[in-house]
Amino acid sequence: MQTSVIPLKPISIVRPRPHIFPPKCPQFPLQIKFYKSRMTSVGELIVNSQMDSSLGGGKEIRTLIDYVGKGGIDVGDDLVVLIHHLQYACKRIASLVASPFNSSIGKYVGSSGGSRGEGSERDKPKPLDIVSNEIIISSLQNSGKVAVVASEEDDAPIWLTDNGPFVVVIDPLDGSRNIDASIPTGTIFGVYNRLMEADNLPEEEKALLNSLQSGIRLVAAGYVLYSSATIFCASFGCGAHAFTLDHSTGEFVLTHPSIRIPLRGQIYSVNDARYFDWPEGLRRYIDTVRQGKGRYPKKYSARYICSLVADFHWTLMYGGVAMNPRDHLRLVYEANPLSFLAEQAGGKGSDGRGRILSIQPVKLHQKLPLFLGSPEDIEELESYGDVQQKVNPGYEV
Ligand SMILES: O=P(O)(O)OC[C@H]1O[C@](O)(COP(=O)(O)O)[C@@H](O)[C@@H]1O
Repeated sequence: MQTSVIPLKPISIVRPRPHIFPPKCPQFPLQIKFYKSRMTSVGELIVNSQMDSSLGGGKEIRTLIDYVGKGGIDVGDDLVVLIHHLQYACKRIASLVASPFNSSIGKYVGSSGGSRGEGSERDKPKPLDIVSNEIIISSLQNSGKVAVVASEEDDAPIWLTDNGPFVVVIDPLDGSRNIDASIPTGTIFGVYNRLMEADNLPEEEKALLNSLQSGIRLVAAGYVLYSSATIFCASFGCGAHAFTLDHSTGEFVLTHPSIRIPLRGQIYSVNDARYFDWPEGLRRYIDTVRQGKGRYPKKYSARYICSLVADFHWTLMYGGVAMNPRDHLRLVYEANPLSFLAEQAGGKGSDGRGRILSIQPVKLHQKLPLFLGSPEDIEELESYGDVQQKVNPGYEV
């Protein structure tokens, strides 16, 4: 992969901005109407929407679009349009990854296409990565709301339209090398405001500058998990909420309002075949918690799917730590969006030393160690000091 590095001038345009957006956050549960279901007989699922009597009157939030719209947190028409197009693209990807014909896509795309050409065979994009990237970029372009999109699959950010108010960073299909085994995969995204102060710079320069905003400036971020259910989990600065695709209506319906990650979990998620490449601190941490000798006196269990969105989703639901201690995952379109979401759910995103969202990116495809999870687990892990894996030989599988 070529790296896109444009020397960044010391500029005043990257002003700190409050990361809570929009400023008014309704408390959940407030006026949520979410689906409750009952199975009446094998194969027959009746879905009723029932108003929780404690919620009082008011508008009903049932779907992702209800939530972001005027009856929900009202993120503004421009962002609603963007999200509408993004969710459409993700539904298309969901049906692609589940399609019996997805293995034939390689014939049309070419098995070595795409532009992250550097690195080992395992790092090369798969046909579905390329198709997913095209689906997302064309949807974002059609929205008319995106000035620039920076994707894992492209060497440099793509300038779409001058007056698009937003910048999108995206990993279109993470975990795609698991596809042939039908293991869960996911899309990760982050949305920033366009830096209007950079409008007069040359296109290539302003595209990169807009894409290299630090995570504290995110206005929205999330992931879409393609698994037994397709789940759109997102935050617009008002907590983290998950919406599950209802195939009967084609809508993402609110199923997990106001997700709170447990303060502490009992699970770690890591590729521990790398144990002998780990630094001393990380080995001690893992050895300690799996023997039940850490601050939480219970023996931890391990879970590792090797698909970032799935490993993170699991951790968000049950607590603990999901980690990749080597320089492998990308700051801009993987670590930042997931850290934003972790924080919005009461968790933490760390590089092993400090907060991910405070890091100023300097390269589009910048890699770093990533630790996401319950606040008490991340604090305990960081206390071991030496947890970043510096030995990174590259691995074949
Ligand atoms: O080989 P490792 O270090 O376990 O890395 C696994 C991670 O790599 C990923 O497959 C992402 O890699 P790519 O961004 O190169 O596709 C994640 O989904 C997963 O968490």
